[in-house]
Amino acid sequence: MTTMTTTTTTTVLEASGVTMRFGGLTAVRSVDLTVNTGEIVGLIGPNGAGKTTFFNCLTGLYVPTEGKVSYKGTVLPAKPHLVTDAGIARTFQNIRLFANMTVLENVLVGRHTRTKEGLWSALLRGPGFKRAEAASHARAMELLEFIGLAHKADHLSRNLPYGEQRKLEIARALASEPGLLLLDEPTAGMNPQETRAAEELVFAIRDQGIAVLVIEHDMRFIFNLCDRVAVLVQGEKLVEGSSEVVQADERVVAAYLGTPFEGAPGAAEVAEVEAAEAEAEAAAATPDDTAPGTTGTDNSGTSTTGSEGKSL
Ligand SMILES: Nc1ncnc2c1ncn2[C@@H]1O[C@H](COP(=O)(O)OP(=O)(O)OP(=O)(O)O)[C@@H](O)[C@H]1O
Repeated sequence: MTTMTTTTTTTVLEASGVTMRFGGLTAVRSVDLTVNTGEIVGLIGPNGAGKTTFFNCLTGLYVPTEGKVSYKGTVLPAKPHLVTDAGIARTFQNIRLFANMTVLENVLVGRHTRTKEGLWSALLRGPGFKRAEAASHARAMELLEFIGLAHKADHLSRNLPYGEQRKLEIARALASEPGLLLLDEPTAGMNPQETRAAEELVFAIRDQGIAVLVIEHDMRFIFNLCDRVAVLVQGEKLVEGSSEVVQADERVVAAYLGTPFEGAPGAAEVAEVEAAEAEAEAAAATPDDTAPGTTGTDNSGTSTTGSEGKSL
């Protein structure tokens, strides 16, 4: 008998038309992005392109000026704890561990969204609470095994080497049992061996059925890892496609090198400003003979007319 397995792809994350303005600055402009089950998607772009701002819009830290974010078909409220409850977990660019807590305690903190025991149960330490506590402990240890830090469960997190602190952050995020994990520069500050191990870890996370969206500046890491890569430039999505497609796109290289190219995001605005500046310079350099009667002062302090440029 032959068995047939079918894999259904579902959309885990759908961001549509996400725009974020800070006063006059548009940090993210009308960005659409989807992440499907079983996918690792990369988000790259030069410094200041809007990647972290976009992440913050996805996780409820920022309320997007426009656009919406859905997780498994449900529009998310812009509240971080509700986003975590829904099933999205994240790590931050700057490590945010509880330095004076143990490795295990840090992971246990990440489990609080999945612990249903209430305050009284916790205070009275009844059987329900004890059962929940034991289950949380077991799950946290399982996650520490998964990332290879079980043997350091009782170490203070501040005493871990940098690469292990980054891994611990990932374990803490996984403790909320997410369906989507957002990683913001997971290899920042890692040596090449640690980066390689981080790559393996992200593949293993994906193999556990968790979709991953990752921001990273290390291009080798991104292109090895991702099924799809989206490129943000000046807040706009410039290209999206496989690693091969993105690497072959000359506009991506140009954006990283800061070389202007036709149709570049923000290019119209830059061209407008440059044209206005050129016009102003030309106007300043040319004596204005169209405005008779206007007066000015030359370098010698002599009053002049605009039309003739002669002394009165
Ligand atoms: N809270 C804020 N208030 C005002 N401007 C902000 C705020 N957060 C980000 N910005 C601006 O938005 C733009 C995008 O910043 P963002 O940090 O999202 O870029 P990035 O692509 O993550 O950069 P990097 O790769 O350097 O981390 C920048 O011009 C930044 O100065």
